[in-house]
Amino acid sequence: MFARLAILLYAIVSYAVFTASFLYALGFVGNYVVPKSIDKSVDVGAPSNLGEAIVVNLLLMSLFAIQHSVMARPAFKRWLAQFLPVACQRSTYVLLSSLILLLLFWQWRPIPALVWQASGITAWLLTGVHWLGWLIAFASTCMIDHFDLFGLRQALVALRGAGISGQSFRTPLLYRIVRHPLMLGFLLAFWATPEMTAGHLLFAIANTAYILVALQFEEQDLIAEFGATYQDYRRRVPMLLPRIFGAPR
Ligand SMILES: C[S@@+](CC[C@H](N)C(=O)[O-])C[C@H]1O[C@@H](n2cnc3c(N)ncnc32)[C@H](O)[C@@H]1O
Repeated sequence: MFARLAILLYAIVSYAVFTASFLYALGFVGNYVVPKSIDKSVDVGAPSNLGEAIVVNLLLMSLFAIQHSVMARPAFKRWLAQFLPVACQRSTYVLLSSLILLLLFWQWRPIPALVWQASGITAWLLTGVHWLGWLIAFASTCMIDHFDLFGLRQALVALRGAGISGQSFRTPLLYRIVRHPLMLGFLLAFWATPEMTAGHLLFAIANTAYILVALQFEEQDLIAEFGATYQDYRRRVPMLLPRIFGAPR
């Protein structure tokens, strides 16, 4: 019983760190409230040079991408299960991802050169799409299973002494329009900004590339797990762009 309570406590702490990193991400990407954001540095020393800024930022994003994708693979999870109870695997994944994100926010080097600046109604529209993106991302986690995605369900199931079942395949609401609404939400939040700097553009391009690659791996795993059901879903529902935008990918 003590071990199960410890797992639950660990899951709650991981979820709290995730919540902090997600809330900070809102401020970081949109340049709201937080002391250090994508375009705003708190450094008092000399600003880093362009080459250093690009290298450091790419390294930070690569660290997140590698951890996030390697730890999500079934083979890695099987290997990890030798050392870590299945009930706290997802929380560990969430905790590490969140800590790396916080590291990224802390060590990010702004590159302030302006790429575009919108004003008036265009600026309002872009800000609206930006917030719509975050809303879609959060709502999507609730549509497939928010507490499963962030490791709390597994810890609660373990507390009851029950076995942890695998994820179930779901296609509610937004998942009938595109196969990856959570990622679509992130893309909208990253790209829609009234003021695009070179640093923000680097962030948006690198994360878009990562999302496109990561989704290939995720879909391979989903096909391996759900077989014909997922293949059929893939044929019927576009990947990221709703059909009104054209070809079903
Ligand atoms: C961070 S979520 C992203 C989900 C999806 N790629 C999206 O953008 O909305 C990744 C987890 O969701 C799971 N997943 C993806 N599509 C799913 C679906 N339709 N039903 C249930 N789980 C799904 C994946 O197996 C993976 O464990």
